Amino acid sequence: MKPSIAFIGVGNMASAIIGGMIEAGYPAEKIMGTSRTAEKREKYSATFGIEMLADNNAAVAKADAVVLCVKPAQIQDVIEAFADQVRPEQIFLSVAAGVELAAIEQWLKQPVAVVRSMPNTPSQVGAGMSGLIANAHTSDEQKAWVSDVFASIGDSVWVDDEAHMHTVTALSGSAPAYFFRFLEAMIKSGQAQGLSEEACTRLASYTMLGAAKMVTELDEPINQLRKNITSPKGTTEQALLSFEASNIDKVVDDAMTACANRSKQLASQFSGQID
Ligand SMILES: NC(=O)C1=CN([C@@H]2O[C@H](COP(=O)(O)OP(=O)(O)OC[C@H]3O[C@@H](n4cnc5c(N)ncnc54)[C@H](OP(=O)(O)O)[C@@H]3O)[C@@H](O)[C@H]2O)C=CC1
Ligand SMILES: O=C(O)[C@@H]1CCC=N1
Repeated sequence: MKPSIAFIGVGNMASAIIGGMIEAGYPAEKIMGTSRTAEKREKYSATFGIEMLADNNAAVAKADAVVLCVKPAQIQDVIEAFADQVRPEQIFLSVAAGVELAAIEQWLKQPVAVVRSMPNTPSQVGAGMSGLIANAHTSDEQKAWVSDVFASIGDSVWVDDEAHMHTVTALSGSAPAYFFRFLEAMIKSGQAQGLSEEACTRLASYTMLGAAKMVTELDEPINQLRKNITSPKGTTEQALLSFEASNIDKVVDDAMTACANRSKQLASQFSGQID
């Protein structure tokens, strides 16, 4: 039997995961969500056919698994408000960026399974990628169940050192935004060359999808895939030379380092609260 799941704080990330799970066939009657705003409860209840509640405690009481989807700044208050009713067999999953397992365990006040995840919004279309790490109270069976949930919205990678979650955030959690930004720049340039926005969007976005599929489905190194397109003295070479002149490795490394550093800052902010 499928466990019942309560999503505490249904917004962008929770609705991406819920949408993916329902699309993959997870029964809507096994999913609950919470929000403090009546319009949002009506909206998500209508969109997904799930029960939406205003009361986090009521949702936690009815759930086998609780997915914490509020903003990092809100998560401590939210957990502490229901901690007294936590049952030992429940499992808690957090998606909050930068909030460490130790902090969540401390706020829950008892030994219970906790998994920290870093999902991303392509979960909404079944193409999510999530980094996962479990605490010592999480059984192999519970980890397998979590892997199954994340398989319904894409794929996942377990890490065994929590410090790696900062890198996961830079590589996949935040990364859809980099690709959107890159597409925005390509579309703008295509329009400047005279094509319609619609044509530019289709040409560039399907190309991004196709390139990603080649990397994930063909057993060829990425640099070889790149070389296969780059005819000597041809067109691609000129574009790549232009990237190199802008020091593309540094541009990307600076962005990823800034992302991971912000994740570290958030983590120290929250671990500061549990001294
Ligand atoms: N967006 C992304 O790409 C990713 C986000 N994350 C993480 O996901 C989490 C959520 O982010 P995101 O979905 O973007 O944020 P949103 O603001 O879209 O969603 C959070 C939701 O929580 C609800 N909420 C706030 N306080 C409470 C409360 N006390 N009880 C019940 N519901 C509450 C809010 O609704 P209301 O105010 O109506 O209650 C809101 O809709 C964050 O921790 C973020 O770090 C992780 C990976 C990727
Ligand atoms: O920007 C953020 O803080 C969240 C975490 C990863 C993606 N969005």
